[in-house]
Amino acid sequence: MTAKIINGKEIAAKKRIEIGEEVKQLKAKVVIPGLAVILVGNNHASRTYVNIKQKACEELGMYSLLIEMPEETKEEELLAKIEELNGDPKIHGILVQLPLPKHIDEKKVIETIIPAKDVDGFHPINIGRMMTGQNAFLPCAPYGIMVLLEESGISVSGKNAVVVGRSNIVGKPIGQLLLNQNATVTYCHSKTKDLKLHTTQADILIVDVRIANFIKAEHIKEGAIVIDVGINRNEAGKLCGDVAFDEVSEKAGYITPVPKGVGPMTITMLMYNTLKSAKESLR
Ligand SMILES: Nc1nc2c(c(=O)[nH]1)N[C@@H](CN(C=O)c1ccc(C(=O)N[C@@H](CCC(=O)O)C(=O)O)cc1)CN2
Repeated sequence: MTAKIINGKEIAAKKRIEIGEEVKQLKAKVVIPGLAVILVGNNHASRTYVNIKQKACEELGMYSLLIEMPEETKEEELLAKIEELNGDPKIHGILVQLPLPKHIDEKKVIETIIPAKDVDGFHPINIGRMMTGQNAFLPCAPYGIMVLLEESGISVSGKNAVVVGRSNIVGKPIGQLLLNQNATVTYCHSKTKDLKLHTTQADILIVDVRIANFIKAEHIKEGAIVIDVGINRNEAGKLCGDVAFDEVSEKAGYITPVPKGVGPMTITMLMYNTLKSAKESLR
């Protein structure tokens, strides 16, 4: 079997046209969706992602504000900036790019963003609402994965979904979103005793471990749907995922590539969440 490629870039482009149309309609009501992105320090990858976010805002006609703070920024300075943005009516979404420098408490930072502007969906209030199936901002990468599955005509209900990785921003929430749609979910992580025992049972396998080529053909079931969230560089410095794409795509039913898989959908769902926040500000 050769897997169908789930093209995240194409699906993201389709979704962005829909978002762009809604932005135009909102502008007719004199509301321009506004996103503030805070970048602390000099992480090279973070700067790339922030630039992609700004470009996406521009393309969709949204207002974007980039706040750059030096590596040595004090935690209270960052919290004060967030408080200021919480009260700024031009800003509908606030995002602090992660990871943060070690001396800053990530949890405190996330909890300082008001839930109504938490377009990353990381605030405990939004996570609690997601878990209980209420209206919430959903974390962008997991939300993007759910849209990729839906747009590929894949029904989740009743399927065995295995999540490898348990980060707060991808692993834990994607398991919850799959459960919300009636999948049977198993979480695997660094202490899982026999990884292959679990992954070979997966109808849907989600991988976010940040180790290049970690999942091989022997880890998957014939025809499985494989979603690769990892972003790594291989020995040649080329961007690659956590899944050994060439061998796994010979056995899987569907697979996402890296790049052009989950990444573009992460940005698209951020735009969607910012639009949602702007719409909700009219209520
Ligand atoms: N506050 C947040 N911080 C981080 C998040 C997040 O959702 N919110 N997620 C990741 C990084 N991330 C978004 O910030 C992100 C990573 C990758 C991509 C992407 O489009 N990747 C491209 C390749 C880009 C490249 O050339 O490197 C792809 O996969 O095609 C988008 C967003 C950690 N931090």
